[in-house]
Amino acid sequence: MDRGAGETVDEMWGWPWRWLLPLAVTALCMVAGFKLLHILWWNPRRIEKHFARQGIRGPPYRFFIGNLREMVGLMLEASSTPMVPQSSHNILPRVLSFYHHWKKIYGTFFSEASKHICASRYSSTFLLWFGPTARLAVADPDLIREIFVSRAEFFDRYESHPLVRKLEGDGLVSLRGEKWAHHRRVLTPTFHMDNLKLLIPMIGKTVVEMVDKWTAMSSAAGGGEVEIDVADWFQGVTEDAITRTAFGRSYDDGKAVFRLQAKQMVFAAEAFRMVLVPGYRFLPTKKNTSSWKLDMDIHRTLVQLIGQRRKEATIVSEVNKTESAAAATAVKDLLGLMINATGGGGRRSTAPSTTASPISVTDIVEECKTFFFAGKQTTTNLLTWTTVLLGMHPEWQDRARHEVLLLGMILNETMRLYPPAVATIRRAKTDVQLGGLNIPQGTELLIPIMAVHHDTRLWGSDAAQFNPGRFAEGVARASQYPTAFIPFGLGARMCIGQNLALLEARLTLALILQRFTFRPSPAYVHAPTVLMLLYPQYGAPILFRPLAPSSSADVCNAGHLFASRETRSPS
Ligand code: HEM
Repeated sequence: MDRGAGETVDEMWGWPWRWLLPLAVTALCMVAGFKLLHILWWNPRRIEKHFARQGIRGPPYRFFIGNLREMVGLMLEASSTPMVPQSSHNILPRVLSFYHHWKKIYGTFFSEASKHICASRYSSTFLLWFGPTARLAVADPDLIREIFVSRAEFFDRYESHPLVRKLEGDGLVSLRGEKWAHHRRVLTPTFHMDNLKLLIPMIGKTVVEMVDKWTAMSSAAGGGEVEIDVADWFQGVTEDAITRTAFGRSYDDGKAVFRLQAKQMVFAAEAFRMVLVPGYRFLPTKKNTSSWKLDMDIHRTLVQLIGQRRKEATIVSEVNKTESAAAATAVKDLLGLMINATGGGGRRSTAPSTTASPISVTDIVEECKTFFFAGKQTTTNLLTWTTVLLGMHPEWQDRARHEVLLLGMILNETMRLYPPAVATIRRAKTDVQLGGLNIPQGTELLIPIMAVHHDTRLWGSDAAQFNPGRFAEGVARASQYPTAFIPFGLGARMCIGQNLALLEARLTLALILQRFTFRPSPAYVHAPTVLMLLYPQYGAPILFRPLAPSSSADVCNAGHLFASRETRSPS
């Protein structure tokens, strides 16, 4: 049949389409509308009632946005004024203001034994709404143990927004299931203390260069106190350490990769500001195209590097030219282990046999992003807060200078009061029981690490005081609740990099303590705030006064610094 331009719909498709088509479209719209209403209204109301029946309360759900507006309002209000008094460590109301505020109003605990809501126990379980998603705040150590250890199989890691994933990489932090287990097994040997100790001379050298520069700055200023914003300087040390851990002897090439990644993170952070514009990240804007180009550059550089390492693996002896090259070769770096797990290391794979698919180049790229992201800022923050706290508490600074092993306690107390990761999130994979509560599938569990660390019921009435002495008998005895101290998380997904972080922190602080006394600058404003991690809102300017000059080379060999009983296996 010849279908001319003047043909009507009736002639083309037959008369029923005249009303069937609009009807189908209307039906589809209605289904989509109902689905949307279900997600945005009925389901949240249902879940709210479900928890209310079990005695769990919280701020009421608001259509679409949940409690986001109140949360942002509370956070902005809290961060508008610095800590009062400036010496206070009672930072929870400022840093997690929404949690602190709602916990006071809604905190309850459901006792299975009495089938009653108790205002006793830890009074910290309540429900809040992240948009239409239910989040149960849980800070009770028994429940935390269930979530991370005894019933961990029912809870998944929270899946970050794609833009956050672009920042943190699709590596170990966000992987799940068999692929996560495979990567974790492959990468763990890098973080064993015996392996990390091989990095001490190299990390030590970077720290010595840093403190030498501070000394030179002080000399140039007449030999007195010099003001240093430590956070910026510590980034150099932690970036260096993670580059050596990730790339070992391919340090220079690794630095180039991480430099590209640092640029990429700036783009990703900028893109995050446009998070509310749907599909923005797919638009070919100038920034997006630059970011895509960077992705390709990173990929290409890594492919070249992998090819080079595969070649080198067959001529290992060539690298053993100097002592430090020999040490660098001996280091089990992340790149080497991953290349080995691709089966292309030029020798037989030493990776444990597994049903998981081999690690691909894209996997390696993603892991590099993850380790750069997870390893740099966290440790920088730990170093920054420890320096601030030692500056605020000169008595502990003196003690640590004379007894360097006290640094273990000091770092623990710093991470208790100022945990770099203030909270973490899990998601119920199925309907599940938790401490007598019925948790529906999809509920997110917010574990406010900082709130657990500041809880007077777990730490005593001096919970907000800086008292490293509470860790004198080790982590296990610092609180009567073993899960009350969780700066590195808990269970199988506990931080893989904790040994490296502690090694870097001890080495850096030991060298600083040998060379300087320090105190917060009058320009320092005590205002901890959270932006993914815990930051000093107005920087951390510290005044350093040089002590008598000393050679620091011996500290680089100070293996005793790391022989602490608190060192844990990352496996
Ligand atoms: C003071 C420094 C650090 C702190 C406070 C810290 C904190 C944490 C926490 C709390 C988790 C668990 C998150 C969760 O369970 O949801 C974690 C996981 C992780 N951390 Fe760290 N971290 C630090 C340093 C590092 C370093 C130096 C690296 C890398 C070299 C690193 C790499 C990772 C990775 C890859 C994971 C995910 C592990 C997995 O899921 O298997 N972290 N970290």
